[in-house]
Amino acid sequence: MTATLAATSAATETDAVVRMSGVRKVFGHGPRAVTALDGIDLAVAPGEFVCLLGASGCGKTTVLNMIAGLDRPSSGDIELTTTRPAVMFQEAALMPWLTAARNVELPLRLAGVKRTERRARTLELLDLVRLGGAGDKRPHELSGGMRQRVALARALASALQGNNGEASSLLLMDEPFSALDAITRDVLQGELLRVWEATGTAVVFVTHDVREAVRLGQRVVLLSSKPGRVVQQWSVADAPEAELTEEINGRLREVISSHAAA
Ligand SMILES: Nc1ncnc2c1ncn2[C@@H]1O[C@H](COP(=O)(O)OP(=O)(O)OP(=O)(O)O)[C@@H](O)[C@H]1O
Repeated sequence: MTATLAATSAATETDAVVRMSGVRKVFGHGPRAVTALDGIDLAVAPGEFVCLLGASGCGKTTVLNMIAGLDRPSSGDIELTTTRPAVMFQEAALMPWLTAARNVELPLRLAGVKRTERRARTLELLDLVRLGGAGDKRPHELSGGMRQRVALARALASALQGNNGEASSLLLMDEPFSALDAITRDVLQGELLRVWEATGTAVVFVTHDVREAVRLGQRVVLLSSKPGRVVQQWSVADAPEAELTEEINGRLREVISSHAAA
């Protein structure tokens, strides 16, 4: 028997970096309105790694966009106690005319960090993502995996900015490895765990891949579709990976088929 958490949240009472309470999101108006999310309660603890899992269209990106402040809930509350969260997407979205180092440096420049400090910070971050020797390369000279490493370093530059690298930061990741080949994805998953441990940042990671969720997350949160709701959560540490993957896969299949039958 694996460890299932209550359907609300594992970090409800404590000092969450983000807390969503009764969040509802409706797109559009009248007969064409789509209720994407309904009654989402979710809290993420400082330094916690949470994977949001669900079928295509269940509202994972909508949750992330609202935490990032890119969109607003129709009702309910979202409280953040972090510096501004950084977002990393499926595509690296680097500035093609800037070198890797200048891409990483950009959020620091926009935040008004002094030149010497931002150069030093950029070198540290490029080393952290194992791109120490590639800072002067432009995005088209890098592989897909290397571009995502640059995007990770840039997101960390943004997330860790203003808190001296302490735990009150939040990184939001929207299927960042899904466009990569299986081997590169596997390597980058391992790298992300190393970087997460080294920085202590909290992570909310969106995926539709159960295996990826179980490998990366301390907690896996399963969303239903139309409307998106938290249907179940699992604590990963307490269960053997293979058993948990099978259990979550089964539950995901149930959720998808109940949606298809509705
Ligand atoms: N701007 C928008 N206008 C209208 N409907 C939207 C908008 N954004 C999202 N939706 C709808 O809200 C629902 C949730 O979308 P969302 O992109 O958050 O899902 P998702 O789980 O991230 O999907 P995927 O895994 O395919 O990326 C879907 O039904 C989608 O069509």
